[in-house]
Amino acid sequence: MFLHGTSRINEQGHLEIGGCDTTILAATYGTPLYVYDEAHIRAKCRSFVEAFSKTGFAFQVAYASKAFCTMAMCKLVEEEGLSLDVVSGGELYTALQAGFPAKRIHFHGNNKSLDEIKMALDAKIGCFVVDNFYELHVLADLAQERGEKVAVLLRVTPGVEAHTHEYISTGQIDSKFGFDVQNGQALEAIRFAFECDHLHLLGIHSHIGSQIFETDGFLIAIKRLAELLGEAKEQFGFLPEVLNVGGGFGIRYVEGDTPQPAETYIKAITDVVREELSAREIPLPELWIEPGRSIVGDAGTTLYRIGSQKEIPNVRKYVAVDGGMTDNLRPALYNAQYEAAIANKMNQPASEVVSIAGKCCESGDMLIWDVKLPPAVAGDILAVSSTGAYGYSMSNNYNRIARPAVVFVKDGEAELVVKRETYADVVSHDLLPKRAQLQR
Ligand SMILES: Cc1ncc(COP(=O)(O)O)c(C=O)c1O
Ligand SMILES: N[C@@H](CCCC[NH3+])C(=O)O
Repeated sequence: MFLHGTSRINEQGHLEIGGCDTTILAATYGTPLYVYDEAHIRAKCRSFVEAFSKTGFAFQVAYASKAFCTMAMCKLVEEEGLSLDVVSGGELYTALQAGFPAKRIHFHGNNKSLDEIKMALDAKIGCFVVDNFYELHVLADLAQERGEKVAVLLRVTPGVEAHTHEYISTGQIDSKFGFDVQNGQALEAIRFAFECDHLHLLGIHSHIGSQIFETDGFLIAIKRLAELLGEAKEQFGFLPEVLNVGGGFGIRYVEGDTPQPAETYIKAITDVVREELSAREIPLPELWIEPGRSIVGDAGTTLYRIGSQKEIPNVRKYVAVDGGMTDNLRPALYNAQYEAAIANKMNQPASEVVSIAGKCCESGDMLIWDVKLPPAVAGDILAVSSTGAYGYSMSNNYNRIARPAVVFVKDGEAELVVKRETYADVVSHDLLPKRAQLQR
């Protein structure tokens, strides 16, 4: 298993993260347990800010909270001076409860409800990233009713196929997101928003997909955005204050994944923005990005306790853990690959090839197929790395399994930031039908 951030093997031969022995974390907080390397998250936030600072651009780095949204994470992001991308009333509520400054919140979503829009207006968030004509009209009407001028970005679909899993690719023409550039909808939306007295059109946004390694997808998208902005300038004199090129920067899950440092992505992006907009005599706008996975992904490790094993001679050995698709849906959903190690046997040779099964009543509940590990026994702690993004945030209660706890670790100290769910939590929203109660 690749050791990210502050992870290391300690003198006992155990996996240590943030100065904490993971076997002690597992014993103290139980398993499964999401462990976040706080120093590593902060370093990732800073890497984007520092990369931008060298470019001369005015910028905002907005953490895409969908990757991992808890109050503690919002607080950390606030301390690092980033902005925040939210995509639902629940994420917005979490941020506000954490005291995140509303002015630095950007609200995404392809089907924001009226209640969510009103909640965001009441909170006076920084801007709405408007996804479609329906939302544009709802927002314009509400702004008029309230006598307000609401700041918006328009999410446009540049028609770029990012090299990633089709379920996490979003910039292609056949996408549920955004105003299409090629069929003229994006230009029409810009015209409407620019001319609307109750909307303040800041600029445009595009997000081409997630877990992207190459810079070329971003560059093609930016060229299309520049063409669109060129047309908007020519046709009705619109000049953007903001250009948001989204997130999607990849991370290393397994050997062979080749993410670039933040600086490489940011330099490539800023170079092409400068070139394309200057060619059209469009003054350089503030440049915004929205990284999620690349801020938290490889800072998270999930600890599981190994239980049963099943060996099918000449076929496969299954090693089962006390979690699975309820705490990490990505292998089942995207065939996502992960690396693992036995946290209490880090110095023992990885002499067996086994497959890691979850505990759900579902054959597809497999976390890793064919991973090399030292021989495992019940009670060993399995550590799966790079689970920090879209693990906890996509966790669920399938089979009525309670969600794990989350701890932040730093300088030898652990801080519980999300409590483990109890069975009482799992049934806390259930109501017994009244008829059944009467029959007692
Ligand atoms: C609009 C938008 N912004 C930002 C992100 C964050 O992406 P990532 O976590 O890959 O950086 C996503 C998710 O793909 C998204 O849909
Ligand atoms: N949830 C996805 C990415 C979706 C990103 C949001 N648009 C993943 O785990 O990779």
